[in-house]
Amino acid sequence: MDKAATDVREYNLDPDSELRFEVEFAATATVKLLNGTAEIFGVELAPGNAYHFSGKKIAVFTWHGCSIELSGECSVEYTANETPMDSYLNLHLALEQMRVIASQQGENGPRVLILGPHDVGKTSLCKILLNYALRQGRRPVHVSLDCSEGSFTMPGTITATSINNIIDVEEGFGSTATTAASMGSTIMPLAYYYGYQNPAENLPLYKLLISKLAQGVKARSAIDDEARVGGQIIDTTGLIDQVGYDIIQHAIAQFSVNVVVVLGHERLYSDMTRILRDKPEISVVKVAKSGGVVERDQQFRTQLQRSKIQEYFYGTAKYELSPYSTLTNFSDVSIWRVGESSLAPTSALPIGMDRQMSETQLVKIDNADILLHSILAVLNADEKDTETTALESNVAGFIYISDVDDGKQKLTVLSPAPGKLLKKHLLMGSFKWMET
Ligand SMILES: Nc1ncnc2c1ncn2[C@@H]1O[C@H](COP(=O)(O)OP(=O)(O)OP(=O)(O)O)[C@@H](O)[C@H]1O
Repeated sequence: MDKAATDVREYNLDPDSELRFEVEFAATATVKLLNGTAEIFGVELAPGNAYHFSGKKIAVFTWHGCSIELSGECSVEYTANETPMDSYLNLHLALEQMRVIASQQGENGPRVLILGPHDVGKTSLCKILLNYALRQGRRPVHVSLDCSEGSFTMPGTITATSINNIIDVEEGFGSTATTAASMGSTIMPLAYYYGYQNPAENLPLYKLLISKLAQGVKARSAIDDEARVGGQIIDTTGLIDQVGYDIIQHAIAQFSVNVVVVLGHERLYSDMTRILRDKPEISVVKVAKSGGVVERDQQFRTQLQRSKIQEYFYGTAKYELSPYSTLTNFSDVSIWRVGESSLAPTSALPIGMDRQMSETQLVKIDNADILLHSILAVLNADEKDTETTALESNVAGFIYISDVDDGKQKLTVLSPAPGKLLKKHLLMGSFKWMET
C-alpha cells in the first residue's frame, strides 16, 4: 500500500514478519516498539525508544511478534509475512560455528564475500550478519568494497572497519569516521580513496587498493585475536559482468575468502560454483533476496552520496559538527589525481602496459581552477613521499574546496578539524559537491 500518512499508526506483527517503510530525504518517520521484540537489520530495538528516519528504506522484523507505532510521513509502508530471515539466521549460525572452531584451533574466522547485482540487499545482509555476530560477543571486521556508497566514510572510498559497537539503527553505516570520532566511538575505518563510483572506471587502481586494504586487514588479524576470530564480512557493489568477475577473483585471493555468498542471482551462483570448483576450501552458498529490497535510481543514489558528504562535514541531526574554513596556499600542498592525462605519447612501453601503468600513477594538478567544489582525500603520506608511494597511502580524512582564488593562488578549504593541514598530499577523485 502506498501511503503518505502523517498520523500515528499501530501495527501488530505476527512472528517472522516485518513492517517495511520508505521515507523521503525531506521527510521524517518515527518508529517505537510498544511491546514484544523487534530488530532493524539485526539491531534490536529498545522498547519505548523513538527512532527517527529520513531518506531511508527500512524493515522492522520480529522473530516472536510485536506491536509497533509508526508516525510521520512515509512514501510507502506495508507489512510482509514472507522474509528470507530464516536463511540469513542459518547463514549466521554456520559462520558462528566457524568462529568457534577458529577460536579453539587458533585459526582465522570466516572471510565472507557477499555478491549479487545492484539492489538485492547485499549491504543489508552485511549489517544483519555483523550485528548478529556482535550480539554473540564477536568483533568482526566489516570490509566495504562498495565505492558508490562509501559505508562509514565518503563515497569513492573502500574501507575496513572493526565493528565493536552495534551499528546505529538510525544512521545505518551513515555515521562517518569524523562523526563517530566526535562521539567518542572507536569506529575508525582503514580507508583508501579510489575516487570514482564505478570500479570499471579505473580497474587497475581499484584492484591495487583492494590489495592494500587486504594487507591492512591481515596485519590487524595477525595481532588482534578478536579481529582474527571474528573474521570479515565483505560487501561489494554489483559485480556481474566480466570486469566484475575479475574483481571477485582478485578479492577472493587477496582476502583469502573462504565463504562466497550469492544473493538472488542464479547465473552468478552457477558461475561462481564453476569458477571455484577447484578450490574445495571455498564454500559457495546462495541465499534468497528479500521481497522488501527497494531499487534505488541514480537520482536517489546521487542524493545519498550528497547527504553522506554533508554528514561528513556537518554531522547528523543527532551529532552536529561545525567544520572549519581556512585559507591555504596552492603552493603549500601537493594535489594529485590518478592517471589518464599521464598517458605519455612518447612512452616506449607497449600501449596496453602504458595505459595500465598510467592508471595507477599520480599526476600533479597544476591548475587550481579545476579544484573548485572538489572533495579531496588527505593522504596519510609523508612529505617526502612521491607520486609512486603516495597513492598507496591510506586516508587520514577529507576536505572540501569551497573557493579558489586563481589570482592569489589560494584555496578556501572546509575541514572537520581546525588549523593548518597536517598532511600535504591530497588526492582528487571525480566527486564534486555544492554546499546547500
Ligand atoms: N526487507 C527490507 N525491507 C525494506 N527495505 C529494505 C529491505 N532490505 C533492504 N532494504 C532497503 O533496500 C535498499 C537496497 O538494499 P541494499 O543497500 O542492502 O542493497 P545492495 O544490494 O547492497 O545495493 P547496491 O546496489 O548499492 O550494492 C536499501 O535502501 C535498504 O535499506
